[in-house]
Amino acid sequence: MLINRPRRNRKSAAIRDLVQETNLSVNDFIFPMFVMEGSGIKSEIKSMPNIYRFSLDTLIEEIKEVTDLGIKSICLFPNYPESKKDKYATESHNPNTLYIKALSEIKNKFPDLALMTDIAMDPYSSDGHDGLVENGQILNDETLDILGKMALAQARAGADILGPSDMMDGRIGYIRELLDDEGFTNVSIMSYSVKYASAFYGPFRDALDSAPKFGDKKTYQMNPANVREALIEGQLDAAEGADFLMVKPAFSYLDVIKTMADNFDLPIAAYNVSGEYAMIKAAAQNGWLDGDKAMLEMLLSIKRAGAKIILSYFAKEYAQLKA
Ligand SMILES: NCC(=O)CCC(=O)O
Ligand SMILES: [Mg+2]
Repeated sequence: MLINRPRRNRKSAAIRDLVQETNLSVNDFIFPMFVMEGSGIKSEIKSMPNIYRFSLDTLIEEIKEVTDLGIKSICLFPNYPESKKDKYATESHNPNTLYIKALSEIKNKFPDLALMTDIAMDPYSSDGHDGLVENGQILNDETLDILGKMALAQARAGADILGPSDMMDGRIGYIRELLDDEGFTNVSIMSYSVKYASAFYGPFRDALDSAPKFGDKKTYQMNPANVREALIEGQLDAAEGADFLMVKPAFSYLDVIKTMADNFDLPIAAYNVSGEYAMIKAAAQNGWLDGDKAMLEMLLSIKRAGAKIILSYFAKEYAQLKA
């Protein structure tokens, strides 16, 4: 005789809802958005259907729309023309540059929004790398100086959360000290602590025109084969003052998210990257998957694995679905 019948807890929608262990909410999301120069522009990224690069004027309208849907956090990335890029990513800390102006205008117009930034050289680097390049090598400590200037420019513009995404060693401590010295003790840092050298960033590099001009990022981003190394990165960033630890990408790294959530008390964020978005979109456009259902399942699995926060290009569609 069968005493235990787990199916009893699945027998109706009401009971399934009662026993559901993981729930998504619009509060879990940070929506990544792209800004570019110009005006009146809303330009779709080919490999990311329904995701756009906006000029600042149209971006402000879009932020109004997403905040009206209940999204409370966004992360901004810039697309710069090749003519603005150089070896030292000089444009990244120019106080009059598009990105810094965009941050301060967004913060002025949406004071309650949690505004997250990106700190890395690649959108502004003529080498397309996240660090300063000398003789084909990515220099670590020399890069920190440039990241520090970016961090201060972004903090002055009113950013709430800085997002160092470059994987240079020691950057969290370096940036934290600079911020504190300048009185920005309240500005948070979400460290891209555990960022893998992944093929799933392809569409993002299209969005920014930021693919590396030579080689790959394997001397700074992590080897997809490794998980113990994630703990080392997490310990260093926690000790250096990070407020959040991020794992990136998310979907092929659910075990890494789980390991981080089990080992750290800081909130764990996961970046559901462009390639993960593009896979579902492409399959759905072909009629091979139900796009909404696949999206919800992917997002839920990231949360179930232990992510408290999800950076996702699906955030707006999720909010629309739940509205
Ligand atoms: N620093 C941010 C990213 O590299 C995002 C990658 C992606 O969405 O593929
Ligand atoms: Mg590190």
